[in-house]
Amino acid sequence: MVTSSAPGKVYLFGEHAVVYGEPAVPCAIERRARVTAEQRDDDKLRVNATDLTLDGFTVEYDGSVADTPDIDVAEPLLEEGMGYVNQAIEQARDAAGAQDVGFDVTVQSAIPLGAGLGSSAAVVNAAIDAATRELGVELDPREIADRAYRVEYEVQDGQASRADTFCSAMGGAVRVEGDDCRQIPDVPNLPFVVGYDGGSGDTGKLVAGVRDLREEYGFAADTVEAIGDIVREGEAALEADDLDELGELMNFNHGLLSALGVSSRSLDAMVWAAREGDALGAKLTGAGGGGCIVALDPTEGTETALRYTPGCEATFRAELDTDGVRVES
Ligand SMILES: Nc1ncnc2c1ncn2[C@@H]1O[C@H](COP(=O)(O)OP(=O)(O)O)[C@@H](O)[C@H]1O
Ligand SMILES: C[C@@](O)(CCOP(=O)(O)O)CC(=O)O
Repeated sequence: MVTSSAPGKVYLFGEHAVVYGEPAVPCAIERRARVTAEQRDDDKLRVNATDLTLDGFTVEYDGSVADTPDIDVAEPLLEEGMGYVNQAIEQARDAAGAQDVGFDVTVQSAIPLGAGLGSSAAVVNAAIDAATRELGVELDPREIADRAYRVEYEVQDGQASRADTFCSAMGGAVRVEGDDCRQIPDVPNLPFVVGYDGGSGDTGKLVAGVRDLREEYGFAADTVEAIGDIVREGEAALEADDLDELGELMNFNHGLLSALGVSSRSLDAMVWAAREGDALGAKLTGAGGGGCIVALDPTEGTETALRYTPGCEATFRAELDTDGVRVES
């Protein structure tokens, strides 16, 4: 039996635009998904994912994919929910050259689902690592990231960048531009504060919405390119340890994401509360539509402001996690 974990992330800059080849800078945070894999003596897969919620259902999925699972949820919803774990196990089987092995898999995660903190990438990375180690194979984190990307690509119908999976596999702050993925060395202490509205967004739909806008309007395509410019400026600010400028650029990035239609009333409310709480800057993180914002604030101001914001369900400080995917036991 092996347990591995991998971190979630916030986007300092560049979500959505990264899907179209612009650079992005996601940062791993100290909130992890833990996956335990134990080889079975048959070829079945049993997944216990008690945190999994699907459109309002709380699902304890504890059945073989080959049989009818022991829950009252429509098959497509279940497929959608379990797709990441099933495909991660497929990748582990492929990496170990062991197509017929079965597993008991348990998923536990401190990362809210579908909220822009990269829960799926963390679950997939940890699952690939745990299942391959259980089979006696130790993969390089870059290979885990690559296999996890293939899973995201598949499950999200070809609409995925390498940003989430690479960041979660490697840890720290990273830069992703197309297939070019790098760790950013010597990042300053980034005082991240997260606000969570308790909801989630549909990544596939939101990405498709931006794609449609980009195809319809030249100025939407320009907006995506402008996000790329913000990221490039942001990288220079990061190198210069200039937190004030990072904050200003985060504000700008949020405005452009909002223009692309991926913000929401509650995300905007939290962004404004953070700014009024004296954050250096604030923006939505991830796909948007609902879920989380990230602010930069070394003081208590943002957390206090968010605690009094209707629509903000939780707020917490998020430390940069320099560890990526790792074995726990
Ligand atoms: N704790 C978990 N257990 C099982 N599956 C999970 C868990 N957390 C996330 N997932 C999978 O990841 C999906 C959410 O990923 P995604 O839509 O990419 O959002 P995000 O990456 O922003 O959290 C869930 O619908 C589920 O399939
Ligand atoms: C919108 C996007 O740029 C980020 C999605 O992040 P998340 O799954 O919401 O954490 C999509 C992608 O990069 O694959």
